[in-house]
Amino acid sequence: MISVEEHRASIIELLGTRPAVELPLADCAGLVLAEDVRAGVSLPPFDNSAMDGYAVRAVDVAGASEETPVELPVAEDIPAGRTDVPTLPPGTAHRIMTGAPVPPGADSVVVVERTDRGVERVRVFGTAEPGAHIRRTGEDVASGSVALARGTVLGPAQLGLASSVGLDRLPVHAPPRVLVVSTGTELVLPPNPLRHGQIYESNSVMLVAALRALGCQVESVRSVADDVEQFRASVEPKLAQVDLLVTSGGVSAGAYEVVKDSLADVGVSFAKVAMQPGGPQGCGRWNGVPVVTLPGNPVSVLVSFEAFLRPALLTSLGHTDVDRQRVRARLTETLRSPKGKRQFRRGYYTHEQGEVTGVVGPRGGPGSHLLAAFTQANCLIVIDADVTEVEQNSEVDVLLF
Ligand SMILES: Nc1nc2c(c(=O)[nH]1)N[C@H]1C(S)=C(S)[C@@H](COP(=O)(O)OP(=O)(O)OC[C@H]3O[C@@H](n4cnc5c(N)ncnc54)[C@H](O)[C@@H]3O)O[C@H]1N2
Ligand code: MOO
Repeated sequence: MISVEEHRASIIELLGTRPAVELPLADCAGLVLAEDVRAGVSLPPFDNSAMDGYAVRAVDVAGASEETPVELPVAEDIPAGRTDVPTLPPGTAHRIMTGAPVPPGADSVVVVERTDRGVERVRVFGTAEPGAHIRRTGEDVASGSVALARGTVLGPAQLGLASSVGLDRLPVHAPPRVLVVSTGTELVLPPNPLRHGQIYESNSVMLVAALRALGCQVESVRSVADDVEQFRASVEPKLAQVDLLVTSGGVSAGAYEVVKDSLADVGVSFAKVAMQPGGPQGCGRWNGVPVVTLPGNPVSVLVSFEAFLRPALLTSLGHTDVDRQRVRARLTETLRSPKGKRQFRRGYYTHEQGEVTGVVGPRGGPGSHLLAAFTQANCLIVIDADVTEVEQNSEVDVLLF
């Protein structure tokens, strides 16, 4: 029996770090920057107006007020997007819009609300501080500086900044192509009718969703019979096109363990991990491609994903924060756990405002077939291997989804 930490370390090592690849910005959301990127332009790229109004010299409106307005001829109109450079002659104003370039000679902008909005001539009802309402070149980002550092997780703000400094692609850790294979002669795909002894397939649906949420490109083979020849024939030809194979089922102790029987002699090792659910696990390489074999019970699949695949995939994608948030919470009822195994129970966590710790109650029993209870959970309750009972009202560790 190996520990959860040992198996997790093996999967992290197996998946390694994904190589860098340049992707269009639209495909980078949620991914991690693989290299520093520098700004090709300053932000703002030119001195521009922060307000709609009139570009002036502060000295030309000195002493202006409601009672003693200053009247200036309007020499030019500068909407946003004007690209020529009309200088402001002394004693004049240029009408200017937000985002338009401040003309050489002007040192401030008077907002339109402090004027009579004149087109030929304008009356100004207040003074202007030099620099007022001017956004300076480079005050956000200096040209040539590192705009986004390696390791940055690319969300909307980061992608917006990349485009603002003139980039249309970014170097990111390439999302892996993953093949998900569900094994089991009993599996039927909805909406086909079920016969007695058959069940509807669900593991691949869960794995595809969980993998896609991390940015992986996923394909699935949803139902392979418990037959070594069929398994090899339907999976091996696809290996050349993927970076990772994830299987479910066929790894425990029975007579028809198709994944174990197919892969044990090609470089995949199988072990029992000291956890419940998710005990029977395997990992290794098949034709050089990393393989992670998960047990077949649906709850075991999701708990194994949380314990092993999620942290390993996030690490491979360049994330440093790969763990779910862990908090302490008070248990609503006594829970029992098998000796020598870390138990992960599905739970519902709440935290009242003003309370020091939150409260957590189990959803469903420990059985790894109880998928409906999982749909009501927002966390996993963790009971360590050396603990066999946690009493009502005592504190436990909780991993928040
Ligand atoms: N004698 C022993 N029996 C079992 C052991 C053991 O240590 N000794 N371990 C048990 C544990 S723990 C688990 S978990 C399961 C894991 O078995 P397998 O990985 O071989 O999985 P299967 O037998 O193929 O399936 C288990 C269970 O899950 C259902 N299943 C499988 N695939 C799917 C799918 N794609 N969608 C929905 N449901 C699926 C399958 O019908 C079985 O009911 O072994 C225990 N036995
Ligand atoms: O992996 Mo099994 O869930 O422990 O029933």
